[in-house]
Amino acid sequence: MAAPMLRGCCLGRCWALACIDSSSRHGRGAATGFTSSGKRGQSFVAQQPLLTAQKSRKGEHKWAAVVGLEIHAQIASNSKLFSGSQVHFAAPPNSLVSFFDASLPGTLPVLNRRCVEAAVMTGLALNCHINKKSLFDRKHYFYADLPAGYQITQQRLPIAVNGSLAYSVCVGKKWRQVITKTVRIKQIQLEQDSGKSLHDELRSQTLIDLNRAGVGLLEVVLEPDMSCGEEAATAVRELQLILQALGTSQANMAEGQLRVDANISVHHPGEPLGVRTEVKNLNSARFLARAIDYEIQRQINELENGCEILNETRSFDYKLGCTVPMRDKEGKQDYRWLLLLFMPEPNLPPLLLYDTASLPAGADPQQVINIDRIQEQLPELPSETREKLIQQYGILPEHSFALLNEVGLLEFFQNVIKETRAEPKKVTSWVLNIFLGFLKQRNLAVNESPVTPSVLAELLNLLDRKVISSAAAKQVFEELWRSKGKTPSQIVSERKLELMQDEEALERVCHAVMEGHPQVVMDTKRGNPRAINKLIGLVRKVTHNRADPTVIKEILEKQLSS
Ligand SMILES: Nc1ncnc2c1ncn2[C@@H]1O[C@H](COP(=O)(O)OP(=O)(O)OP(=O)(O)O)[C@@H](O)[C@H]1O
Ligand SMILES: [Mg+2]
Ligand SMILES: [Mg+2]
Repeated sequence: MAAPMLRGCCLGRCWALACIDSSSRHGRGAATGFTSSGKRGQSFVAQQPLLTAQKSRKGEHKWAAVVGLEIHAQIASNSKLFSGSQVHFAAPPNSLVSFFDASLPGTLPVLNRRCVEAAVMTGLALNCHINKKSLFDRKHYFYADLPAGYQITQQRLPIAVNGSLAYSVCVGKKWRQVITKTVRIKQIQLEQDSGKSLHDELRSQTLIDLNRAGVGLLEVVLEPDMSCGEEAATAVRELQLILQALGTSQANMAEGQLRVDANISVHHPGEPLGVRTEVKNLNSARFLARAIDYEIQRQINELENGCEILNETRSFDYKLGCTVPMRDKEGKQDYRWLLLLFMPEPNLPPLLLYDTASLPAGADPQQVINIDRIQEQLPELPSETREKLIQQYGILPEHSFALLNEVGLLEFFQNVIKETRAEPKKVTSWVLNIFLGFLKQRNLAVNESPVTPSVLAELLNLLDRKVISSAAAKQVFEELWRSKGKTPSQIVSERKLELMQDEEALERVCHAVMEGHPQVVMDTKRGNPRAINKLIGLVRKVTHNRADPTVIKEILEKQLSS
């Protein structure tokens, strides 16, 4: 059997870290937030401890929720899966369409090597077994944005199977404890994306844009191992980070490069799994979590009211916060015509991959793909990066998550570390609390910040050398934000923020403060622990934050005991 011709293409550059939507981190359990017809709070979902589950009352059934995801990731490639058309987000409609993408008779698919390599790399990173032989199939359905009347996918023998995805959830007091969970990966298949239907409500017409038709997708099918929206959203975020670290997908959910179908069912523990519904096309982690939790509760209420769950596809109405049955082509999941639905793709021979041991002698490296070579090129994965950060800098696990969760933040942090003598923990606290706080307040990305890593490093050096107090450092940081181009040292000298080095002068200030506040001095002498802090605060105020609190304390204690 001959391997299909491979069309070479350069790798897309996409090394940015994911911008993670953390708003569902504190997502509530499936038992809350239900808004449809059923009565609220009558039944209970057997859930992971991280979720707020209501306690079951005597005589009531417990429900277990089951969630399985199908995740579609657009492959980062310059051209489409089977044609040479370019891939660009937001290009003018129908400007990136080849004859093959428009299904003109006589056109044939030519497999894009880059897409195959991306699938193998993703499979290896997700601990999958890579099938050395995989097959392409046609999946038939009729819809205006699918000109061929079928999608080329891998139904019978996909490129990668039996993997796993580990993801971590933060639990406990202040989310300090990190628990790692694993979801099994059933398969990863290569397939084509469809075109887009653009509905023009004004003129009551639907227009078709085929720019997306034929773009390479990786469908990652997860086993039904999860049990709530929070878990699903966290697993998807981890996958997003992995794809971005690999460079196999930009995985930007807002741009539709990562879309999730959530399959949901409920059952009584110990009994067979329930009938699933499928909520299609979720493109935000927050909506994914909300849709799943809503759907779990809807199903429980339906069943408790004596109704049946239909094996149907639904969509999430994010404005109303509920799922509704779909009315279009996806609405019917009635595969009575299963045999007609799929057939082998006659124009694509089996896809054959090799490892170093099985590589035919004298094979043209442009025409074969060596799995071992790809394995060697696997970059560091997010879980490894986090582990390294914890080991290298002694930072807390949740801080390692936070550093990876914002695009460009890890790089920023590492550049600051390179240029400062301040402790890594100090740098972490400044980057995560102060720097990130400023960015969020102003709705800016890391690369839009007027404060560069070198500038922050210089500021932290001033703090480390005790040239300024931490309160003054915060003032300088605010000023840096306003006056781009100024250095921390300039601001410090302009505003006279240097710490007082003249100990005698400081002694005089401490003495004056004590004289002016005899009651506080009395309280301190009687052993009131708060009173000394009050005195320190007063001295700091008088010195406009220019005195080192530790030195003030030493002087005060000396004067109090004399
Ligand atoms: N009882 C169940 N409850 C929840 N999820 C389930 C259940 N049974 C299967 N699943 C999940 O449903 C998904 C099935 O995906 P798969 O791609 O195999 O089939 P499909 O949804 O029928 O096909 P299509 O790709 O056309 O949507 C998997 O993610 C799986 O984990
Ligand atoms: Mg599927
Ligand atoms: Mg499905």
